[in-house]
Amino acid sequence: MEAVTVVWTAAGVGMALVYWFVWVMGAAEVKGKRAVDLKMGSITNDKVKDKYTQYWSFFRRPKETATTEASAEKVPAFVDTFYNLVTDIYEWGWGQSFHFSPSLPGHSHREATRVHEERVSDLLGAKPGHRILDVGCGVGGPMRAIAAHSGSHVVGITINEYQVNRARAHNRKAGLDSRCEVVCGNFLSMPFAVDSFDGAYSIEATCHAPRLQDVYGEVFRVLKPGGLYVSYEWVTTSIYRADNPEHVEAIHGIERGDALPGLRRQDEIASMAKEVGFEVLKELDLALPPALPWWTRLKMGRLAYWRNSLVVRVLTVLRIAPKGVCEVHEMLYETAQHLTRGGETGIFTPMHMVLLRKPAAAESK
Ligand SMILES: C=C(CC[C@@H](C)[C@H]1CC[C@H]2C3=CC[C@H]4[C@H](C)[C@@H](O)CC[C@]4(C)[C@H]3CC[C@]12C)C(C)C
Ligand SMILES: C[S@@+](CC[C@H](N)C(=O)[O-])C[C@H]1O[C@@H](n2cnc3c(N)ncnc32)[C@H](O)[C@@H]1O
Repeated sequence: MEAVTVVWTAAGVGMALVYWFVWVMGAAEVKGKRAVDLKMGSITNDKVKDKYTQYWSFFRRPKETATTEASAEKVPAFVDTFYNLVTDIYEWGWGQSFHFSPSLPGHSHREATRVHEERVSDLLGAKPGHRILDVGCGVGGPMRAIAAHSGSHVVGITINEYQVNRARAHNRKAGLDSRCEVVCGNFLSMPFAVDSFDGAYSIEATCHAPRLQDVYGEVFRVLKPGGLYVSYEWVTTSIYRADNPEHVEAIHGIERGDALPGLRRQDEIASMAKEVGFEVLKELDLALPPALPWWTRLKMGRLAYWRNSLVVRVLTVLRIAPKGVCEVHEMLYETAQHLTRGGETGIFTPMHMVLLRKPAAAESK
């Protein structure tokens, strides 16, 4: 074979491989976005590395972040940076719902996700005519599932403007924009009137609040008297031992890689809810048997992670994805190991469910 032919053949094979990795394999989740569209939220390409470094130095010691008042105040801004960095990677590799669900044998991840979301809707008794609040709504996967399942009107709030735009675009595409609204704001001080919602929920979002009472207090304020609130909380369980270095390493890893100002203990949640005035109707760790492990979805993807790292690297070299994406992706990969360890050892659950009620006789503040 002539040298020219060899060069052209090699180039052709190379191009085909890039095409296969980026376009065919690049969309890890059927409904996720494509690898070629990976952006870092509203951060401009030249600022991605700096923002990532700032994020990392802030969340390196999560417990300190929660305990000093001055740094606790900065948490929402760093959480916003975090979601600029990870939102597209989450959508690409996980889908439009940014949470875990117990596995369901014989069912896809998407179905397990939907069941976990519809459970919220059923616990709230959401129905047509109800105005329901989604506290920390992400790009709106749960909001659309709950609006479709219950016929209710859902208003979501997220601190991240990039997510607001993504969520609104998804709502339009799903034909649910007349019943799904998205607002950019801080759930520690919400731009909603007193007694203005029939129900509220938060799925794996309030763990970003330095003090749970602050976000629960806000939900209490905007709920109508008698209104219900369901929350899926990230917590350490009674198996966690602060004197076990392996436990501490896993929990710190989860906190660092998920923008958390210190995980709370499972047994603290109900009393914090009562502190702001809620009645606690139910409390249950949805990860406990007979539920099947939520972390298998993370574990089973090792090959996918390897492929994704390669895709991200190729895209960065080709300057299709901004510099810094590889570091963020690597951080998420490590976080996945810590989450898996947390699940396997039983020291952590991302689905401690509480069902709360604002008393019917509660006074509006
Ligand atoms: C509730 C929160 C987020 C929970 C999960 C949705 C995300 C936690 C860790 C994320 C991921 C880890 C590994 C990524 C992988 C390396 C990449 O190739 C594809 C995306 C991941 C699977 C990514 C997806 C979302 C998570 C599972 C927190 C922030 C409170
Ligand atoms: C892990 S995501 C979960 C999103 C959504 N509940 C879901 O399950 O798909 C956490 C969400 O909480 C939001 N959030 C975190 N801190 C916030 C704050 N102080 N105010 C408003 N939203 C916040 C993030 O922007 C993000 O949308």
